[in-house]
Amino acid sequence: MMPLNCSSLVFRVPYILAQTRLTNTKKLTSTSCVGSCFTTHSYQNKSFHIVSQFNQNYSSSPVMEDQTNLLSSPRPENYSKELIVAVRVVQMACSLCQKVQDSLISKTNSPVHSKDDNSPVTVADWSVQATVSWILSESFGCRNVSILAEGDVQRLSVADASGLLDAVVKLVNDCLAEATYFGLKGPDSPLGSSDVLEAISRCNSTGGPTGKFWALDPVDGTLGFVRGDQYAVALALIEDGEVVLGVLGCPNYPMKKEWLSYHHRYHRIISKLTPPTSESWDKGCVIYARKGSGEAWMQPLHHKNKLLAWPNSAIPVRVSLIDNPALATFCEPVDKSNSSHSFTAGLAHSVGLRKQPLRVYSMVKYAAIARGDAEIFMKFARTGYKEKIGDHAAGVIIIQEAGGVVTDAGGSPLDFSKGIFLEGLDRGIIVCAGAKLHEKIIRAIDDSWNSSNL
Ligand SMILES: Nc1ncnc2c1ncn2[C@@H]1O[C@H](COP(=O)(O)O)[C@@H](OP(=O)(O)O)[C@H]1O
Repeated sequence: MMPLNCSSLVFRVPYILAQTRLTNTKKLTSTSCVGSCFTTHSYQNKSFHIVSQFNQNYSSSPVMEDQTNLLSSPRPENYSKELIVAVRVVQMACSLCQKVQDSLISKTNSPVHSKDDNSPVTVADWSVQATVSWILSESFGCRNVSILAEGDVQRLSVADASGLLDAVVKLVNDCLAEATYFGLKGPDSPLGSSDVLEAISRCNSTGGPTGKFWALDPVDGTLGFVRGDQYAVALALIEDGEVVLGVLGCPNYPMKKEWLSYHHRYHRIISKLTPPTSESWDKGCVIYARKGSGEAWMQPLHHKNKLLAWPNSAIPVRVSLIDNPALATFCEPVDKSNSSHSFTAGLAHSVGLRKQPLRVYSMVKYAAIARGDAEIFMKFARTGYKEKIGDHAAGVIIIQEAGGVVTDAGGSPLDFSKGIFLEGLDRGIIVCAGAKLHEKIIRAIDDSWNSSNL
């Protein structure tokens, strides 16, 4: 087995126990609330009671009033307005990304460019960043919105990028023109290129331990995106170093979990061969959670030309109850340069995981665990690679609120207070549906590290 390069792998049980206790308490929370009403929603042939609540504070917001007064959550909330706007704008971003991915696949001539680190990046990245930035700024006021995102405005501003900038401006305007379908208000007239560049350049937060900022990964899993496979739009709100809400848009997540293990092209072929109404091939969801709610929710991807009526048939999601390693499914990155497959194979063997790993691009892996479609996600990046907070924040809060556990390979919580990167991260990232599986994996990592030091 490949030894781990961790500097310290102390078994940190107290944090995990505290997380589990918190989760158990959350399950018992009452759902009654003054001024709320129950509505019944159906999704995939199941009925759910959703508490809708009237909120008086939206009049100054560009969110359309008739839609935004309805909340799906049972208590008077912190961040409820932020959550609703975030979910809606992620829905918009997913729609934009689908358009770009479809054109990538059908024409293979969509502009694909390189970031400084040579990973492919598309116009979708910049367009999502501009769209999210514009909507958040309009919703909460420019001065109140700080966004941390990767898109580098310099690359778009240079003269030889004018074709690219035109493509981004068009996509952003097309997307914002549909804002009303998503319950948001778009601009009165189309944005010019300077407006779009300004919206992108506003995403210059560097994070840190104090204050409130949004962490955006416009297209997480770029490789999956350009290959026509899984990717995610990830948006989280971080306040004083703590993730307080997270939204993950997963446009290609199949509704039937079995399809997650297939390359997305099979899904496309099959969906062409079977009636479009067939539920089996339905795909696309947005998953979200708010800190301390003890709940994570999933709504289907919204299809344009219809009004998104909140809560858009949202249903609660919960992590799997499976704690027997032999029955558990573990996910890992597809790309072995992003995570050591040989190391996870060794770990999987030593903890008794028997199923083939489920290799999926992007933060869709977090969504899979939150939905109960898999139990474990392990990522062991090469020494020297620094994980970025935007690549994990939304997934982490969703998993925690859905009842799961997320730590580094040493059992410590991920620290979102240190800026752009997850500093002090003890090598790997471990995400588990339950504390028992988590404990086994952390112990196996610890043993592996100890034996490699003998
Ligand atoms: N060398 C590396 N090691 C580990 N992770 C990496 C990496 N290079 C990029 N990544 C991260 O892994 C993400 C892709 O995850 P996955 O492999 O699970 O699909 C990338 O997201 P982006 O593609 O959005 O940059 C990036 O955040």
